[in-house]
Amino acid sequence: MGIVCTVQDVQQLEREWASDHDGSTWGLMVAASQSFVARFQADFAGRRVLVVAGNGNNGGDGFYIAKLLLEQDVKVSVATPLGLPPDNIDAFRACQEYQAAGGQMDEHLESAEADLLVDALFGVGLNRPLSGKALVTVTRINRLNLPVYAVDIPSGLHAQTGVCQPVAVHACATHTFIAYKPGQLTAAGPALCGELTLDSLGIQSTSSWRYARAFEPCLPARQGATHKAEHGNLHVVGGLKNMAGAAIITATSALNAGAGRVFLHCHELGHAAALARAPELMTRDVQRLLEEPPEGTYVIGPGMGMSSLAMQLWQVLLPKAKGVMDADALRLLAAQPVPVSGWVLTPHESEAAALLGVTSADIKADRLDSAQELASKYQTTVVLKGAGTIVATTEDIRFCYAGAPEMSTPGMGDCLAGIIGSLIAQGLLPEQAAVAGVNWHAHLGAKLARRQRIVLASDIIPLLKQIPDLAD
Ligand SMILES: NC(=O)C1=CN([C@@H]2O[C@H](COP(=O)(O)OP(=O)(O)OC[C@H]3O[C@@H](n4cnc5c(N)ncnc54)[C@H](OP(=O)(O)O)[C@@H]3O)[C@@H](O)[C@H]2O)[C@@H](O)CC1
Ligand SMILES: Nc1ncnc2c1ncn2[C@@H]1O[C@H](COP(=O)(O)OP(=O)(O)O)[C@@H](O)[C@H]1O
Ligand SMILES: [K+]
Repeated sequence: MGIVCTVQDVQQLEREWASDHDGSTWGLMVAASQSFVARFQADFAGRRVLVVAGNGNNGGDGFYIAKLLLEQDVKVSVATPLGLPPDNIDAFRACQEYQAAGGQMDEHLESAEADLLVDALFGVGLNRPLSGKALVTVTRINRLNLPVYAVDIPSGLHAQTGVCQPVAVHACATHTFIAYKPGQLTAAGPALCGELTLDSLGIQSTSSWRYARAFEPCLPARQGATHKAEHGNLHVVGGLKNMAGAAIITATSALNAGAGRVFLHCHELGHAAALARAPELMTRDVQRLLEEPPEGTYVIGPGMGMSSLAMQLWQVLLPKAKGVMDADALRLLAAQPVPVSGWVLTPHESEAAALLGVTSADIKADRLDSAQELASKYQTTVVLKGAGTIVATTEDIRFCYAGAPEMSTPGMGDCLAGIIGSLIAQGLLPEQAAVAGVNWHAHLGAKLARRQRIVLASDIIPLLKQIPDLAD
């Protein structure tokens, strides 16, 4: 599990480090550069490396990396399209040391013949949208079509929000320092960072936010003299008129994810289709739920619509049950916002916008802040779906380690809701179930995306029965 810090916290940690080291961060720049070179030693050996250095301390890392590569007889050149660093920052010394070691520099990127590029243009100091030379340089780096290794963060990516400013370098790998930054893990971050690694440089942070770099299964197992009754009852409520599919996906996902019994409370038109798909399901007339909802965990919302029946179901279940609220149940909640502690909310960006009374563009502009606001407003666990899914509680943040654009298909969210509901039914706490469910779903989706153009929920559902293959 890697630690994630806000950019402000990382900068504060740097200042604290400096105050313990004669007021200087030079030692950190040296350590960061050494770590970067060690990380990509095998990739750089025998290749011609072009370092693109900005005029801040990210550029300073770039100069020092270039110096270290020169010392290892790697063919290296440095491009300085934004000019040289001022003499009051560490980058100035790094630039001088590179030149003293015989290093060459050129303002123009295109002059150098290179096999790969080190992006040291901007790091966490990017503080406004790119324009002029900076904008042109990022666009040129991408047009060169070379493998790009980013120092700390791809230049142009906002380290806190993961939003491009308005363009960003597309890296094949990023090596970051001190802690992961939120912008690497959500929105455009995961796609632009490529393979992301961290070196804390020996600095300890007290942040409780976490990012798992691999799937860490904590899935309930069947063991010993057990019975299905010990693995929970899961009730899926949705699939009202003409929308059975969504609820069937949720119910079959929950069944394959291991819930002891799965009841599907949907319109009777959906019963035959559900049983044809999975005869292990138990179908129920949804109207009967209004009388006395049975005990168990609920997933409410997939294909439920916004009819008066949907509204009645939501109102009956809200105070009596616990579980997952997805899709239309979130729209109903948005219309009558109340704290719903004990329910996991699984909005995509448009549902999140409705829940906060803002626009989808507002959510996209700051997914982390939106997830935190949702958790605080509704006093519960929130899964903000989409590229770089975030699980937020009132205290903590977890970032999803996988996922793929090929998963942006209809029904994929219904599948996730079923998985999380199933894990809660089997005894996981809501937050644990949300984190495990999100990572499991994304792990399987990403695995399939390596050989499929499109990944459907129906492709993921059968894999839920298998023991997760961690080598994938
Ligand atoms: N300090 C440390 O302890 C350590 C730091 N380390 C490294 O330093 C990096 C942070 O360095 P940093 O803070 O100097 O910021 P950086 O990312 O180089 O950019 C700042 C420069 O860009 C400029 N600028 C900003 N936005 C702009 C825009 N849109 N368009 C154009 N210009 C823009 C801004 O100019 P100004 O705002 O002053 O006009 C300033 O000149 C960090 O990511 C890591 O790699 C490591 O060595 C570990 C120890
Ligand atoms: N670009 C992407 N990268 C990673 N995961 C994605 C991406 N697009 C969609 N997903 C995942 O696919 C699922 C889609 O959910 P949702 O939008 O609710 O679909 P639906 O409403 O059709 O069921 C979510 O879990 C989401 O995180
Ligand atoms: K960079």
